[in-house]
Amino acid sequence: MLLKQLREEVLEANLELVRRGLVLYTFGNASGVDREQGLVVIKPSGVDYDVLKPEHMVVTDLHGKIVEGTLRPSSDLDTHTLLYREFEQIGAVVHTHSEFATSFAQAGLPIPAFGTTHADYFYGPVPVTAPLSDAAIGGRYVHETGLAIVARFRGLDGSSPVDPLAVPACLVAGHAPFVWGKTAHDAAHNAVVLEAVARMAYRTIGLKANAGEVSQGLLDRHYFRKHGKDATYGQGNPS
Ligand SMILES: O=C(CO)[C@@H](O)[C@H](O)COP(=O)(O)O
Repeated sequence: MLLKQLREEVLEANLELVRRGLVLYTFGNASGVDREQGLVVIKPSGVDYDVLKPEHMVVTDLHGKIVEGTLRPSSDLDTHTLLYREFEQIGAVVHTHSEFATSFAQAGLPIPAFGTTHADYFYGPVPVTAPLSDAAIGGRYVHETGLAIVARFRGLDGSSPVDPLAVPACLVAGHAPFVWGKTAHDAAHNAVVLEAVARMAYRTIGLKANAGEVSQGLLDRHYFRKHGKDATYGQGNPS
């Protein structure tokens, strides 16, 4: 069986989404990539999480061609593989329909960086794609989720570009969040935090419609204390 450890990590990420209440029934998926072999491991489509085992994971190449597995892969496979091809430093992708992040996506609104909880993980607002039918890339109008995410991060849809390593999540307008990380564990962790900051942002806006975003100084302090080569959080470099 190919990629035994990655299968286990991807299964564990899928199960973590359920444990944390981010996935109802089979709504959602997680995958991981082995960059050396150019292979992706992804959840099969529509299989009850109670019965999922590592051997049920589907292995594909970076263009979605099945290399190993008897079950049909997640219906979001094309989005995962496009993100791996376009964002070369990421190692895993997670998709959920978690309630608060999806509410922002359905409203077509980004999640503002209202406070330090957000700044600990996302270096700026979590962007939302253009409505899918309007997402432009390379001068063409496209309807596909992955292209809309890439268009948003590259600024091809008319918005400011975003660094996918500094903001490891995107809300797909009218759909739901896609989140990524260096490993399957990191991607699931980021999805859990995304849902928490979306819930806080929703309540912040409820308390104060014109709430201001965190200052650039606080954003820098909190983001860089946890990320990058000079991170000091936890048992990292001495501060
Ligand atoms: O976004 C969607 C459907 O809107 C998907 O996330 C499905 O809800 C899960 O699909 P599979 O991964 O089981 O194919």
